[in-house]
Amino acid sequence: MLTSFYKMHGLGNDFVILDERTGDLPLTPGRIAALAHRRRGIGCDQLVTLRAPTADGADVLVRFFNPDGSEAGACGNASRCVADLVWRCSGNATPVLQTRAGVLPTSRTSDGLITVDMGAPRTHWQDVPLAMAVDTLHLPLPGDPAAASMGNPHATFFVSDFGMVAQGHALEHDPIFPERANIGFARMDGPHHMRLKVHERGAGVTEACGSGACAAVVNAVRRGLAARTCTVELDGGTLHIVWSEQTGHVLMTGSATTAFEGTVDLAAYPS
Ligand SMILES: N[C@H](CCC[C@H](N)C(=O)O)C(=O)O
Repeated sequence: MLTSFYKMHGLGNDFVILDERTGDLPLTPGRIAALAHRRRGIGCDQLVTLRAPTADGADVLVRFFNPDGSEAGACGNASRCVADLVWRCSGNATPVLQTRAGVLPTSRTSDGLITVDMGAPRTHWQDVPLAMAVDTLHLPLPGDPAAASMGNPHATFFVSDFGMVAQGHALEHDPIFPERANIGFARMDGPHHMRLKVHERGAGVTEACGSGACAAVVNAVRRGLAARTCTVELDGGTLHIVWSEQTGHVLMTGSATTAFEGTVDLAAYPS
């Protein structure tokens, strides 16, 4: 049986999107890993599934899976892609996404970019989560990172160069992060401009990480390093982040691009 999929990306952070609204697909962590494999599968940084929503006011339920088969509570770049896909398929320019991180409103700008209301960051140590009660603004690790949750765990190191990126895998697995963590390396180029690279949990270094950009700006604002409106330059392009003083929510704006559509025989992949 062939299953249709969309291949999309946000700034080079790429996704296989599968629609389960017309029926459950036989997805397992092993099959997700096989589909995500760059040589043996379709290849992606995250596999995304769409289902009928269960929350009031939501248009679609979205789940995000890493190439190691683990599930992520949030994914900013994929959220923009899903918003774009729903708009193209239904004409709804403001779809509301139900995710494990909450119910996220989206909208389109006049120049075709997409804004996702990523919700309020959480900065209590138990919410990141961290293994022990520490100040999330200064984790007891070399390099003095800060931590925050955007529905998934992030640590941000403020750096002057990117030599530390190679330590991303070891940091992801540091015992201070009981659910592992996405590790960001941010260089501030003034209060309104940040250069960011992210080692993603379960995926490795990606060209862009939307939730990582949100968390990095939140942590930079908390450190007094950034303004609440900040442009984040990632390897794959630019995101505009606003941490609203009024609502406490983080608004992320950027592009969403369809690479191709295809069909795949899921049963041909090991489960
Ligand atoms: N690429 C995503 C984040 C995926 C996060 C995932 N690696 C996790 O385990 O939390 C983004 O644009 O926000």
